[in-house]
Amino acid sequence: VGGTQLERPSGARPGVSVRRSFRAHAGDQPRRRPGPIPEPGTMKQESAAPNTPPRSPSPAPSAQHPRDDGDVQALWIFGYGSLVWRPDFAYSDSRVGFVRGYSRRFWQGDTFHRGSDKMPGRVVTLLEDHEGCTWGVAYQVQGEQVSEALKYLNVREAVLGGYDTKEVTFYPQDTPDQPLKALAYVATPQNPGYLGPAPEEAIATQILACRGFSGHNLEYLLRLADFMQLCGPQAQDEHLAAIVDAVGTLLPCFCPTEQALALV
Ligand SMILES: N[C@@H](CCC(=O)N[C@@H](CS)C(=O)NCC(=O)O)C(=O)O
Repeated sequence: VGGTQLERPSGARPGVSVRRSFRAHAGDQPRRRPGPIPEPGTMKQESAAPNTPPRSPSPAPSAQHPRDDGDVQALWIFGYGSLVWRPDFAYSDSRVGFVRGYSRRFWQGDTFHRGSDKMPGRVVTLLEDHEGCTWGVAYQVQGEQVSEALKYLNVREAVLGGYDTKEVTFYPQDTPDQPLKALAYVATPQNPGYLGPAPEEAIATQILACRGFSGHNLEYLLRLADFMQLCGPQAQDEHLAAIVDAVGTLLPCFCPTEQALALV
């Protein structure tokens, strides 16, 4: 994958042996293909304490800003899985931050992007969790970008992925006291692709074995882990970290021997 090597803030958690620092797509924000992960410089390291919104945060403005003719003029879209590194829609602004009340889980099956009908991969969804906090990226779309983004995401997320939309409150890392309403795509247990909970080792095994039209499921996992490292020590996702560690443990068993490689 071409592009610039992601820089890690000093003190970031050492990657597990399996981690390869996937190169992000390079690129600033040309009209059609925006750069997926905001430049590391925009992720100022706050204090080590987790960003906590103020006790009585100001009410977040609605996610959708309708125009006089009723069309939506501007919208924030929250990404917490592949949208973190590959939004693939044009946007005007982006913020790294988090949503509260949700935990990210690799509990959604995927038979298109990272898996197949015979070997469904595992991708993430949001689980309602009062104590939960999920880090990701919010993208602002404006004007004609709104309909283009929603049309594109409807196919990628809803039609192909089984996700539904949900309004969430997003806290930008740099301004957690100015929350934003955003649209998130969430795979609920009612969707046919939902796989639900499994031991992290089983999830790791499934991820190691699957690939789909968008690439290997392992790439999906490690790109998300890379993003979380970039967010700094205040951004923790124990579920994600446990799966990455399980992959690191399992990987030697998946590596063919030199002799086997010589035969290919
Ligand atoms: N809705 C989540 C998860 C989205 C996600 O990972 N969706 C899959 C669809 S099953 C996808 O778009 N995959 C594209 C890829 O794997 O590159 C997000 O906001 O990032």
